[in-house]
Amino acid sequence: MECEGNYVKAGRRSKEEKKVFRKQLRASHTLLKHEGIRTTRQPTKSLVVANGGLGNGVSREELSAVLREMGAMENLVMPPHKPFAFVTYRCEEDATNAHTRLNGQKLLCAENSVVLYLSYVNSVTHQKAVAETLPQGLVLVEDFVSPEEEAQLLAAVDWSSAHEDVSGSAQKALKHRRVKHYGFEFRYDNNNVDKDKPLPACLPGECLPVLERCLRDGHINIMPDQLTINQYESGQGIPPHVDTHSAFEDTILSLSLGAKAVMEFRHPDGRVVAVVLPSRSLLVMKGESRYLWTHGITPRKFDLVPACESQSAALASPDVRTQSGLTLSKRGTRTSFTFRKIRHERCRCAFPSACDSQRTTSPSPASPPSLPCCRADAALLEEEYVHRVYDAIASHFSSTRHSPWPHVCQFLNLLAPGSVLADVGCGNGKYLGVNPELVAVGCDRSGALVQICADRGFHAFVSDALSVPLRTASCDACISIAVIHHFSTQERRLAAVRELVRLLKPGGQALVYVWAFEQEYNKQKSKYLKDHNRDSSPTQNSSKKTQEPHGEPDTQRHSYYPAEDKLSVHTNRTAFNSQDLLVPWHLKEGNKQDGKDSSCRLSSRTDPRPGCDSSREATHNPDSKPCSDTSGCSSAPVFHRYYHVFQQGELEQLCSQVAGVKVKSSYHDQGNWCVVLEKDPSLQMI
Ligand SMILES: O=C(O)CCC(=O)C(=O)O
Ligand SMILES: [Fe+2]
Ligand SMILES: [Zn+2]
Repeated sequence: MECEGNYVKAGRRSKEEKKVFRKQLRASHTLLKHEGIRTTRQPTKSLVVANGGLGNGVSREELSAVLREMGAMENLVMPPHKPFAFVTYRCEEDATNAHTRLNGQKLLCAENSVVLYLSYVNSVTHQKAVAETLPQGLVLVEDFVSPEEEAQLLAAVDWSSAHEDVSGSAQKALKHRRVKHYGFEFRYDNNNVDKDKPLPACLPGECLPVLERCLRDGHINIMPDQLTINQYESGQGIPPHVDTHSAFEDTILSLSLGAKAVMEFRHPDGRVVAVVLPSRSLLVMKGESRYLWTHGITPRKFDLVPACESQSAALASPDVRTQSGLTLSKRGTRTSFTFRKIRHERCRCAFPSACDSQRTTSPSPASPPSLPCCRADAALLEEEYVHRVYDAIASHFSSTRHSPWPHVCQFLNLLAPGSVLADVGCGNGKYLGVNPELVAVGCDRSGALVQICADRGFHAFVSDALSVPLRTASCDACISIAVIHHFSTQERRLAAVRELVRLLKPGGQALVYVWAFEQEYNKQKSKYLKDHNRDSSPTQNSSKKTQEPHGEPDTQRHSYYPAEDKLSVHTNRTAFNSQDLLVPWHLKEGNKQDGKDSSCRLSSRTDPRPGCDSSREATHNPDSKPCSDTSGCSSAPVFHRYYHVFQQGELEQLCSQVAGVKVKSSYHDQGNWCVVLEKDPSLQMI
């Protein structure tokens, strides 16, 4: 292999060339199918660079460095989150040069290494320039403090002392950042402040000049009396939340110091606006942006930001914009000073749907359902306690499901390029893009989740897992991740496996994950259980107590005890004591699917779903723990999902009842039982 710049040249054998050509063709097909991008064999000035996108972890600098070597570039468009980019050269010769020399070449970059496939295009069709505005009431003032003031403010924070330190402030190490409070402690257990228990430490004197400037400039008209300092290392963040209305007055100020980060604002109607917060800038949240939109910082090491730093709009939202100008920006350590004024009376804002002071419905759990006694009953139970719940929590659920599980990725990445994959119960589609060389299609019972997949550019449709409208033997592989445990009878679980097998071609494989009754396996507690311990014991790597649950004290967790034949409501992050149960999901404020739909569903219902026990979030997801930490969510409605958790051997036993398939392997993965099935290769396709 011969190295040139930071890409590596593959051999030039004609067999190799043929392979590259085949792969390039496949990439063109995928671009047409998934993105509507039509490529042409006829040389033009513009090329689409498959695998060279921000979505592949390729930065603008890395890609443009190699493209620039091929000729004079006119434009480079890198649509956010997409696995491709467009380059336009000044002349066709340069484009041809790039095509000849870069096609099939490996690009080594900091985050990834990818093989580029280039094809000519007649026009750069992904140029979406959607004008976008900041949420109403949000103001960003750049360069609000000088570099000297920044240094002074940062030096004023003493992180060395834990808990309530000598200066009388309160400090905590949370899962994704560390925090310090002055004036009043913000309590992450009840998402409020003890208004009659001020901290000995009031705001550090270094803040005064800054706050006086805020008063002078009219950003606030009363001095804040509470300060929360958050420090985020690269890769850390804060979950989306609305600062509790009843805790703080209208205006919230947040000063960004040290490094920039992107803060995402989400409206309940699904709009997302990402705002770049440069260091030394002041963010002012008032009105709608303070009361209705959630704000949060996604934990990651790179942000998508406008390539041109001076871009004043500071917007870097996913559905944006200034088409050509986004790039990846490495996160540094960001320290934010959030100044707030404690509220002493109930909130009377104009956003009752998000207001804990104005919440009129206090949902109380009624009688939980029983296990189904017949088929019709089972379908009804699932409709009520699975389908409707996922529809109602879809956007919040999706926001907690970002990291694909490594073993599932491994399965997907081992499939041959061009394999047809069906993800039955695909949720938000987090597996559909894992291996871009597959032809992946997903289906889910929840229309809201399928919509999220579609918004992400994936192929997905609404379907019940018991009857998937795909042809028999049409798939090389199927996955069913965390789906079959939602069927409430053995007969229906069996039917779900049968349906997966039906879709497989002879020799095709299916990967099935279900939640395990055994959350402790080989003396190892699953992450789901471990996370519970984290709440009540010191963390492994710190002497400080980690306490950032979004919930009430333990005493309130068991809100009711079911009668004998009733399904029990599981206490999150504890061992299971029954195989059939209801698992609470705490919907975060500001994450309702659709204000109209879910709120009327909540208020008109008399069933137990809107029980409000505010206990810890439930998930069997080994890598993400939703609702674990909010700094301001007001108490939110609780939905209950039905689960049948599988005992060891039960999944294999279930699969062995299906003809024409064998269990190739089975394993336990972070509190889940998993099998790989293989359809008998000798079966005829008809
Ligand atoms: O880091 C920030 O700017 C925001 C912090 C925040 O939202 C909070 O502590 O409530
Ligand atoms: Fe906040
Ligand atoms: Zn309010």
